[in-house]
Amino acid sequence: MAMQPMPMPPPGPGGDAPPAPMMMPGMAMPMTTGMSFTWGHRAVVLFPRWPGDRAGVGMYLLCLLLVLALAALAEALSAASRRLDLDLDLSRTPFLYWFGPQPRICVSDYNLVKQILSKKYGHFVKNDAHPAILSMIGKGLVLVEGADWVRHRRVLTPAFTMDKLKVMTKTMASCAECLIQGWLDHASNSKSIEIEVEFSKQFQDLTADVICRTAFGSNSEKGKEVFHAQKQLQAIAIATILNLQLPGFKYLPTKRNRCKWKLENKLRNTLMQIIQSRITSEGNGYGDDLLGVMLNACFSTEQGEKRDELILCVDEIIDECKTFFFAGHETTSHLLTWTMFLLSVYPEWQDRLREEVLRECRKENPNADMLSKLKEMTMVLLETLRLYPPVIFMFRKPITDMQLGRLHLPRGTAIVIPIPMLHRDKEVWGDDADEFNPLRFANGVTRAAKIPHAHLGFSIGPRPCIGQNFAMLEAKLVMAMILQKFFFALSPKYVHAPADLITLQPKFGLPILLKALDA
Ligand code: HEM
Repeated sequence: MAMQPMPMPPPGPGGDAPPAPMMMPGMAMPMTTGMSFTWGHRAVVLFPRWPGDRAGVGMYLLCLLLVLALAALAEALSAASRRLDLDLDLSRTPFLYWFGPQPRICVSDYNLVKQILSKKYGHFVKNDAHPAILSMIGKGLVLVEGADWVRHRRVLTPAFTMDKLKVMTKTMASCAECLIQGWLDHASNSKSIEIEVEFSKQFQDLTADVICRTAFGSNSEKGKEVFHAQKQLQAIAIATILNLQLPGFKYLPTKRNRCKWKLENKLRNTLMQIIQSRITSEGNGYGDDLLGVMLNACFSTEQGEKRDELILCVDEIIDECKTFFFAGHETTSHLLTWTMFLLSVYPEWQDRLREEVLRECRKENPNADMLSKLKEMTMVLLETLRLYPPVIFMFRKPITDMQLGRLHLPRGTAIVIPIPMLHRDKEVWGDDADEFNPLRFANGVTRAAKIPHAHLGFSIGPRPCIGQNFAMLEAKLVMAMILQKFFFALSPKYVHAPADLITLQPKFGLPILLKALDA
């Protein structure tokens, strides 16, 4: 038996080849050859000239037997490995992989993850950030450690009390109103009853505007400059994250390094201008938003007050600004994007939420009290965070040699916690772990899975996300305002390609068809 290429069709009359089909981008290449099976003993199997046509039928049969024996062996080995897999439950066993030049241990067992993240085993700290990520988000609260972390967290926490968040709701609503009005105008000028909007980008702009105005009281022009510089630094980080970091290479004036230095300067100068204008602005104190809270912590000590534990120097404030500009909008925008996606795919849930919103908020701009009554909305957002968590990985390393389960980890081993894998663990979340079922959160987030605190979207332990209430409030508000005004569905142009671009994003955006409710 031998596999032979199908003969090519003969050339057309006059020796012309048949016309090539027209190719469009994205079309598969047309097949010009095919495979067919034919019997015959003049064949080559495995090695050149074996069995060969002079060796006779005996060699040919031996060759066939060998092929059959190899196939049986391959089947037996693969069945054995499958059984081994089940017996040892290898799906949760930590494994080592290489991320570019760096070895990493991936840990997806909930028991081990809880040990890593909990205070009791406080021997795990954040892994060293890649220099490109560091220049984008700064060494702020996300990356500082030990006594510095305690000091930063104490200074920043008062900026996120529920009372402050309630006041911010109004600002968030006015940012969302501008965007929604734009879509309404577009819809009323359009001939069709539906308009198409690419939501991923629009949500990034919206959440950037919100963090600018609520946390930094900044005009959106300066804010845009910050985001623009951070976006470009993010692109550099994505392009270089797998590269070997040769010592001294970052000081070479390569094209990319020069571009990075320019962006770093731009980012720092713009943030300095925002800070400077707050310092020189009229009024009592520096305000009570995030920037005001940081500036009070910076300058009150200069006036001789004994608040050593609450000091931030100017460089630390700049780093925190980088952190909060980035963390404060990037993640929330993807939560909104994936929620729009899931509500488009599950219109029955879109209808349920619209009913809830119209019942609790009617057609008014929702306030914080109304938002606190949107139970089903909370369930949908939590389920979205479970299936499409914007923060995909958490990184840690042990500060000393450590035993983790059956694993001995040398000091400094890079550990990766893959949140999406854990969130789809069927033993913990049930057989429907891969499905969209917001009802699993009907009795609250801690009772949604077979073990408490299985939802890692905002992390757990002593270092959870400081902005989680801010993010949930913003997401609820924006979704409520959209549901009050529009029906929506996925555009046929949508391509499902969730991508790890530091955060989890739809690689080709989210085109959505919008139809005004009262059209
Ligand atoms: C849907 C939106 C968000 C998600 C999914 C999210 C997720 C997370 C996660 C998983 C962590 C833990 C990271 C780790 O330990 O390695 C974290 C930490 C953090 N997040 Fe968020 N976040 C969101 C929104 C926000 C917002 C709106 C802000 C700021 C306004 C923010 C600021 C921070 C900060 C500063 C930390 C570090 C906290 C610490 O270590 O003390 N995040 N976030």
